Amino acid sequence: MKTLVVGGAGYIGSHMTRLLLDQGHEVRVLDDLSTGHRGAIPAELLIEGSLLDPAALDQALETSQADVVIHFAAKSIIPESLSNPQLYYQTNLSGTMQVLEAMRRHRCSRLIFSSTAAVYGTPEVVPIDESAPTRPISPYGRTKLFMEQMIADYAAAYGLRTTSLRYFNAAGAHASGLIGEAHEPETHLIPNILRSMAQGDFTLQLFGTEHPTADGTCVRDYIHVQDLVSAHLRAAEHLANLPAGHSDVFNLGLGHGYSVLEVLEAAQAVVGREIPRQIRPARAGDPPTLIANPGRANQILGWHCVHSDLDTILRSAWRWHQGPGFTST
Ligand SMILES: NC(=O)c1ccc[n+]([C@@H]2O[C@H](COP(=O)([O-])OP(=O)(O)OC[C@H]3O[C@@H](n4cnc5c(N)ncnc54)[C@H](O)[C@@H]3O)[C@@H](O)[C@H]2O)c1
Ligand SMILES: O=c1ccn([C@@H]2O[C@H](COP(=O)(O)OP(=O)(O)O[C@H]3O[C@H](CO)[C@H](O)[C@H](O)[C@H]3O)[C@@H](O)[C@H]2O)c(=O)[nH]1
Repeated sequence: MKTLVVGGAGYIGSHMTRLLLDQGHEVRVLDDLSTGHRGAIPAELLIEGSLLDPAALDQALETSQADVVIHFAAKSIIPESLSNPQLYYQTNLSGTMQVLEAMRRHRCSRLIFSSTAAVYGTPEVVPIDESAPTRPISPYGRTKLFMEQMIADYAAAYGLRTTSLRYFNAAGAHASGLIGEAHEPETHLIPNILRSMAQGDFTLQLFGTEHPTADGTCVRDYIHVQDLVSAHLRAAEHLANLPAGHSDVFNLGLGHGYSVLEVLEAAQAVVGREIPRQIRPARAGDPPTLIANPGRANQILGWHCVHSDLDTILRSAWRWHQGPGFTST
């Protein structure tokens, strides 16, 4: 395949880029490096620019001659979406519309899109399947739901073929130890725990111990980033055989959840030390429990998690956090 990875210098996008290269596909990356890293991908693949700039998108589609666009670029910090929704509606909604318009101009018809479990809001039933009500409780989740709907409308009207993948909690790092999660600020649980262990002077803030869960802390479905990106490859191949106008949605998760305290205990076992922690009030916009039913992706895409046991996730992330990180930003 000839592919364009939009947001390919970010955490998940850089693992996607690596997998595509390893499987012999052609890859170009469009990224403005706002939260991504130059050192996360081979330098010659990068087209530095914003998805808000039609000229940058034209250049990226022209250079790549892509038959598939994989779209990761977005703002994705839930608390920031509450304090600065403008940034989210602009980057996520306007940006996605620019991607769709550029695909129309260049007659590129296949799109794989990064959606999120945040579209479900606070679910009534877990595990969550794709037919569950979508009632997002943050501007971030609302932008992702609108993006899904915009993409499906474009597919139906303009003959695109599209797949929205609703990720649960991406975690872990590449087995090579060369790429991993490096956000600044870092808001995610597993990198924050491991950073506290690697740097020694960092206390983990534990948000909420009175949620309606078995131990009072939030339960999440952690999926290894390498399992996550392998589902994109399956989805891109699957779309090739579907008719113009087709759009679909799949949950990507393991189908099993761990509480924050269970993750802390497992991390202590991996690292062999106690984790400094401070109990804080619950974070706004945090649903108590999010667990995927990944059955649809298992059946239709023939995709299954192979790296997503918690120990493998934590060991791969720990290896990454002990290394030098990216040498350039
Ligand atoms: N990390 C998770 O657990 C998780 C869960 C659900 C969904 N997602 C979604 O997956 C996608 C990737 O997440 P991530 O954790 O890798 O995030 P990330 O911030 O590491 O990656 C996003 C990439 O997009 C780039 N980007 C942002 N704005 C851009 C713009 N205007 N023009 C060009 N490039 C731009 C950034 O520089 C970065 O390289 C996002 O869409 C996110 O909403 C992530
Ligand atoms: O330093 C921290 C970080 C997180 N947590 C807690 O750990 C759990 C997991 O939090 P993360 O920030 O790691 O993940 P989220 O479930 O909040 O967010 C993830 O899933 C969302 C979908 O619900 C979005 O898609 C988002 O982009 C993605 O990162 C939450 O209960 C959170 O309160 C802490 O206690 N301390």
